Amino acid sequence: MPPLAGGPHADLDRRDCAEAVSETKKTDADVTTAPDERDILLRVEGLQKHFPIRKGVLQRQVGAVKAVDGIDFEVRKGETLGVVGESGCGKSTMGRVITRLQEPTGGSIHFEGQDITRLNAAGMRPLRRDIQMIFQDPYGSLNPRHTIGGIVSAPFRLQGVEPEGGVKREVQRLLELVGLSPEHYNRYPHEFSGGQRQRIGIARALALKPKLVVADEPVSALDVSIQAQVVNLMDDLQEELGLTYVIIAHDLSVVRHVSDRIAVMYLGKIVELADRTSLYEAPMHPYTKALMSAVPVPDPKRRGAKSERILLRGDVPSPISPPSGCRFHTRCWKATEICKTTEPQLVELRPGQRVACHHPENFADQAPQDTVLLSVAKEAAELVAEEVRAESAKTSAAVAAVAAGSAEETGAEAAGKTADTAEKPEAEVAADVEATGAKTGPGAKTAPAAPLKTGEATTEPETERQDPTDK
Ligand SMILES: Nc1ncnc2c1ncn2[C@@H]1O[C@H](COP(=O)(O)OP(=O)(O)OP(=O)(O)O)[C@@H](O)[C@H]1O
Repeated sequence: MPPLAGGPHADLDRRDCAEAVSETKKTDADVTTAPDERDILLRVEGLQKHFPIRKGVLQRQVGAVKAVDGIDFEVRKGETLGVVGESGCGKSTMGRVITRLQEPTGGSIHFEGQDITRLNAAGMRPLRRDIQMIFQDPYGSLNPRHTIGGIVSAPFRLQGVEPEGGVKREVQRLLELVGLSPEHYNRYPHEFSGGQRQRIGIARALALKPKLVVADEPVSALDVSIQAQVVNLMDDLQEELGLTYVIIAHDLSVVRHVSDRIAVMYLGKIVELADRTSLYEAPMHPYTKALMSAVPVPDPKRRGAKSERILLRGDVPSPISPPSGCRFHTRCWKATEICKTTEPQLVELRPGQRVACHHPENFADQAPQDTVLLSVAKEAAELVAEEVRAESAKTSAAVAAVAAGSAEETGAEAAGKTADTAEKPEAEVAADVEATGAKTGPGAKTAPAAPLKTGEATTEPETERQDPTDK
């Protein structure tokens, strides 16, 4: 680990550091009780991002990709909000819209109480200092023709900021802060490994001392052993600088250890939003349960034990014409008629735990009168054996070690061991946040494999529900 306390960066101009540090370590009580309005950094209400689909010579709009389709949440000062969901469910779009790299098509975004939903580029300019984004691809997001010094100093140039002591000194201090050598200033991205490049991306994001950092899959492109180091770095920097994070990931293996609260997205909607402990101990949405079952808990005592993993059948439906009612009903093993006809609202069923489900897990049925399972429910999921879970065990174990504070940063990766490979990324993703839509399409992550056997997957008895085909 880089020496975060003291050292050459100790004079870093820490924004309300003492206050912020105390904010960063949230207790369960902090995250389950309703926050004071002054503790809210970002508030999103009814947020929508629909991409129009146009056809013909006249380019008439014939439909829309409803990437984000009406979501509400708030981000509290100093917290880490994890956002998870399968590929294509709208996480990245949500991230780009809340940082205003893309225009929302509906709803509102308030940052520190200020409505920023419709601010134009000039209006957003001062806020670019406060809201930064870290991108998934450490290869594509750094301009291969620019030196590290040029890349990390770009935000200063764009904002017309002259740091005390000069740009070069500040950039070198930032490099040290993220565990790189100040001597890397004149080197090029291709000389660095993936983990080091992500550190460079983090240094760039932190240059203007932002309040909110939105990290879109910050470690998923990295080797498992490096993922833990980068997660650890982000965690340390949060404490050091009083940052607030929104961390986007396609599964729970990373965010489970670093988030105070977690929002689970499915097809443009938030289906569950809860503090980490509640989500892990008693997930309420069947989709959350399926996502969680895909992340093994490394425990030698349980080796050989049979535990359930829910594999959802089929892909996420198209966001162009999402299923009626509850969007998850076509893949849910608990779906009944009401799920098909009526959209469940995101409501707080337990303090700090909001869920949008008619038949939640670990809680009273919200539509007990509706007992007949849809035929699709019978084949919605299947249980698989423990061994299948091994594939993601490495990631989870590595990150868990970090969370437990036992991960030893070797420093080898951080201290400047440059990569041998000299391949250059083709993409020239903008090196600054002003370049909108840095990631223009969905990433190529794999969705959790789908499929399973009904009933067995659920923990609560399904006795009162009948399958119509059994009649
Ligand atoms: N610029 C765009 N134009 C049209 N459709 C888009 C655009 N960007 C994203 N989409 C669509 O919006 C939906 C959500 O994409 P998004 O990238 O936000 O999902 P995601 O959950 O982040 O997935 P991934 O993890 O694969 O990036 C997808 O169906 C995607 O194809």
